Amino acid sequence: CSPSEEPQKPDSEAAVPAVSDAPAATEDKASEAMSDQPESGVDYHSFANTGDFRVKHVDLDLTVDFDRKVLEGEAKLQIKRLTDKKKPLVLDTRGLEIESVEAGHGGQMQPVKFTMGETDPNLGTPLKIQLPKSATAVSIRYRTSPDASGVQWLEPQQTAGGEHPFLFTQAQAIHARSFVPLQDTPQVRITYNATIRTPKELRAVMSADNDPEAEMDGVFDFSMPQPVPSYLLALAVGDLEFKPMGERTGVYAEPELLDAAAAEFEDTESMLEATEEVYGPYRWDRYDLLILPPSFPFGGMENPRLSFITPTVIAGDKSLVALIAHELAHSWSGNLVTNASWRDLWLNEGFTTYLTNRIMQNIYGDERYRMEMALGYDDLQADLADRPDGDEIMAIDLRGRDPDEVFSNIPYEKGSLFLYELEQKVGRENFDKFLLDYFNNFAFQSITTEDFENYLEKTLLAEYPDELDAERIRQWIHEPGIPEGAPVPTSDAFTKIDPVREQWLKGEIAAADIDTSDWTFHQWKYFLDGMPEKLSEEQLQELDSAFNLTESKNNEIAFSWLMIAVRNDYQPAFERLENFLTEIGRNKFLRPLYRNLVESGKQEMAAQIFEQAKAGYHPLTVKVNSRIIYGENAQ
Ligand SMILES: CC/C=C\C/C=C\C[C@@H](O)/C=C/C=C/C=C\[C@@H](O)CCCC(=O)O
Ligand SMILES: [Zn+2]
Repeated sequence: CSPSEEPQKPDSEAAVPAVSDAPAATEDKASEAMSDQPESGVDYHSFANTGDFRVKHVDLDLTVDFDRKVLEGEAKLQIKRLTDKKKPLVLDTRGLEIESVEAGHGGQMQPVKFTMGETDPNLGTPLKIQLPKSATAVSIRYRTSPDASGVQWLEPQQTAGGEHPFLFTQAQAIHARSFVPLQDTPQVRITYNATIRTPKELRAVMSADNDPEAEMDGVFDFSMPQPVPSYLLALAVGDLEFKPMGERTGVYAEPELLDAAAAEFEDTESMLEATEEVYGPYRWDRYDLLILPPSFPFGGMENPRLSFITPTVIAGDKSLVALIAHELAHSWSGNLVTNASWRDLWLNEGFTTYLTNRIMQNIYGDERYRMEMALGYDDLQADLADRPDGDEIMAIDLRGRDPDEVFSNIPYEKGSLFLYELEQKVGRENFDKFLLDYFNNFAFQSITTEDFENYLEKTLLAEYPDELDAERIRQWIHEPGIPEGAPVPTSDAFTKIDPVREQWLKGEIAAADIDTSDWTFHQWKYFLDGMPEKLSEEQLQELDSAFNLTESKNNEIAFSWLMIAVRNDYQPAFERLENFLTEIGRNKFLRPLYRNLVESGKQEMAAQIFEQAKAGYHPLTVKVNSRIIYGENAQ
């Protein structure tokens, strides 16, 4: 039913979790004929019957076997039965080999029957466990598959040190089920403890209470006392050392990267303090960073207490540290107040992108703030030009789709622009007060788009009836595109770049004569991204020899330049292109580059580089890029 026909939804201000007790998505739901609209509060990307059972706590005991590329051991789930119905407990799995299942209470565990349901290509395989009525715990012995979708096993040569293997997980959106059998839906929050057994020379870290002083004896114990959704379960194992950056902040990295990372991200503690001042206390104790090898498929992942970070943002000049502000901001928007299903992702990412900009302004000033916002706006425009109407809707219909394939800037930048418009209309101070109350009101809950809309109606809309318009807000959230008259972020630092680019394009000034001495990274990016589709070979050579773009050490600049090089067939940059695509696995770069190669008639070259590089890519990177290169039927 449509959002306005939601009689069963809980009052947003009630102290109960703001999600329905309906199943996250039963097998029937996942395959049922589609009605017009997805049902609010239903997670179509989980088999778990969360209306019958809730997992409350998980104890993991896992051995990390680098030779076989498997995690092997036991997951013990503490469960709460919600109904008297004689139903099996249904958990999400993907590629797991289940050895045995026991159930019971108070330590008295007995073997129980279990079956694996039919495998869905997007969702994995439901694990159905027959539970005695008295059972309060279920213990599953299992092992992961070497090609688990949420785990990447790296060879030593893929690391900075080149001597030790490395492992990391990436659970968002629906990959936790590929390394732990559980209710893999953001509607369910769990606390967890874990014992992780590793080769003795390696350190394990998790989205939990990491101890830099832990003995290096191959056994690491963790506890995560704050309840988190399954997509925030995270583990990494490698040759890792720790360096503090502030009282509550520090960085874990391979020794080769540790000092550079700590210097690049030294403002993290100030960011943390600045965010607390406006949006309320940081509720996760410590905030540390983990620097991953370059195959990590995202810029960062907001794993609580320990954000996972790509090394591609260590630029040497703090030009790319907005990523840290972003992951930190998730400690409020996303990790504290969580989207109830992947349809509601904009609640996580739109709020986080808005907060990121505010943190950047606070730490680095107005000009940086405006430039970051204007670049974000350009990303949004590019995605709006590129997507079908349905995918421009913030509360997107994802039924029957793989979330990884739909991922875009829309929930990030459109969500953020929407909040920026609200801020402009009600005033910054009032909007900050609204956000502070919102975070407190929904802390440690998972909410739907409709919960947010109801809350807005009772708060900001009621307080500012003359400034805000309910129909316009509905349009922002449920319609494609951007409502007419929406703010357009601009920056004076960019406005002065336009005439320079224009003069150069007209041949009125040589590239070597452009005074770039005070240009920031953002201005360089704006200069390059604003180039026309087609440039001549002479123009490309002139730019390259004046600014040495093919050799740029800044990965964002290199990316912008390589996009120009690909679409203009500028061959002197192709060796760098090949190296870039082979060494880096960040999809923000890889997807547009591979798409650009295919669209510029270089499918063969794309396939050749991809085939050579893919052994080093993350499973998610392989999946989304092989579709780009080989089309929908790619294996
Ligand atoms: C509209 C799409 C709806 C649902 C998709 C949900 C998750 C997509 C899945 O692929 C996981 C995404 C994880 C993202 C993690 C961090 C991002 O903020 C990184 C952004 C890109 C980058 O900077 O590299
Ligand atoms: Zn994010």
